[in-house]
Amino acid sequence: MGADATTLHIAVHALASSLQAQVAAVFFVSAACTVALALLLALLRLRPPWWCACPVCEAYVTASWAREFDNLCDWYAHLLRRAPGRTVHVHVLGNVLTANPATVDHMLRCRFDNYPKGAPFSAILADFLGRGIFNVDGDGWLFQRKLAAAELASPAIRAFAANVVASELRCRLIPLLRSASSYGSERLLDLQDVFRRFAFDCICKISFGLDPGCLELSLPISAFADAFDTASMLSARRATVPMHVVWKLKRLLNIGEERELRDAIRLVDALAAEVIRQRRKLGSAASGDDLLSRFMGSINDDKYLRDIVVSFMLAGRDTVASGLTAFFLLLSDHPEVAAAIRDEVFRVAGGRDPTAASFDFDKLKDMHYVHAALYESMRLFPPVQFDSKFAAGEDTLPDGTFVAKGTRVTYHAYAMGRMESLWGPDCAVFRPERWLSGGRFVPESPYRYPVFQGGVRVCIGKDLAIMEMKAVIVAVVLSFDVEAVDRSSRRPKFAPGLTATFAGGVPVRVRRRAHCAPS
Ligand code: HEM
Repeated sequence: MGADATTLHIAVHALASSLQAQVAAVFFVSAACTVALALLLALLRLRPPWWCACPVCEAYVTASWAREFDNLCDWYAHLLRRAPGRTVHVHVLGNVLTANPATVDHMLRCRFDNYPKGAPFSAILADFLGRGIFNVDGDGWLFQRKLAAAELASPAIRAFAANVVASELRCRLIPLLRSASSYGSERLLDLQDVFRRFAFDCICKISFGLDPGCLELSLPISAFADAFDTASMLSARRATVPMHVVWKLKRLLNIGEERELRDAIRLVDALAAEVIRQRRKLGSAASGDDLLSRFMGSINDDKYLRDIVVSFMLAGRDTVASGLTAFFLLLSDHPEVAAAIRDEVFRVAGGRDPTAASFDFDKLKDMHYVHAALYESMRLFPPVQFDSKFAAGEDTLPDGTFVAKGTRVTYHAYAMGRMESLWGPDCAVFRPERWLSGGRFVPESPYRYPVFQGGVRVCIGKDLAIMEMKAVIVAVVLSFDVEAVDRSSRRPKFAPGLTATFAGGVPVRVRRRAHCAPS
């Protein structure tokens, strides 16, 4: 090693050591301050302002709820069922949870202006989502909402999305299931993983016009999908850290998960920037019906374009995968529902083969039973289990609960789907017929069933999501029997994240049906 290189090596080493020393010092000082504060408060027999000894807060802080319940959402559902106004205040979290339709209507529609997403939520997702629709309030949100709602309602985008889903089904999902079934009963598939890959391919093509090919038979996972997963998982994990200053400090020092998050976001950014650059270079020759091409007509700022499209990918990927996974998990225990689906599909298809490439996606609209079965499964397993807003000013909820400025208010779709007071004594039973009247699907109020939210910020991808999920259900149920093999998946455990994910996946055995005919 030459003299210059040695000097450089020593300098780099010294710099690294000094950085490590600084990191250690910051942690030491913050730990010492916390201990000193706790001791001081104990000496003065004072409680910190966030402390609360009520039974709910105590059970939360000591995690004693976990002795009786598999998931936090199950415990919340239990508490909300028993609460007189169907509203519970978890003081230590500064969070008011509700399962009361009148309160949901109040926050999402009547007093929408008082319940924005708020700064605490935006801060958590800002690095990943930037100024995308999902993460902003006010004029920035309204501009994107108008633009996106118009695009998603346009016949061109709808037809494009239907083609994307049809081709992903025909060329990838069905061949993959066929291949899994041909190995006999030994070969298990993680259905959740398969649907995550399927939904990622679809939403990438719809949003960017880009095919990541996650569902190819060899099952490679693209670097982009991997980075996207890491970025959304680590962003969601920020919300689970009790003191936000912890992740903020880690981000400042670029260490641990925050460093991983930064690297993942860099990769997503690089790919998005490259796609946008290529598209700009090719000009009108490259414009298609994907969302990016459509938005490019109205927006010149490339970073803003990236934020908008990435928000769409986040909104439309895991939600669809989660909805489909839960659907087939329930169907595995309900062969009578699968049989009723087959009957309806053949009736609506009028004798034509519904699995054929030429199958008309418009026919999906006439499949009321399939629609009802999908809504019923999302009642029990909503892909977005809960959603929070932050009160801009003080307020009183319809059930009389006082809400101080800055309080987090959360509607709990998972708990609401399991309330006897809302769905009757058989609320725990998977029964698609509850959504039908005279054979037709009858929708519920979105404030009683806020699976797609409701009010001013209701999901704008709802129709697209339903088309995609119904198309998968029809194609898979006609050609295969899907059996969930793990008995414990009947009492699933959820992994923490922005959307409901089954911890450990959902292993299934797939059998090809002898012929695609009604049962
Ligand atoms: C089963 C599938 C889906 C479910 C259950 C679902 C549910 C939701 C929920 C609960 C929200 C409100 C989130 C919040 O404000 O924090 C939302 C918003 C949104 N969803 Fe969906 N979604 C689904 C699929 C999709 C798809 C496929 C797309 C896009 C193609 C999409 C695009 C959006 C967008 C852009 C928003 C933000 C709307 C706004 O803030 O004005 N969603 N969705």
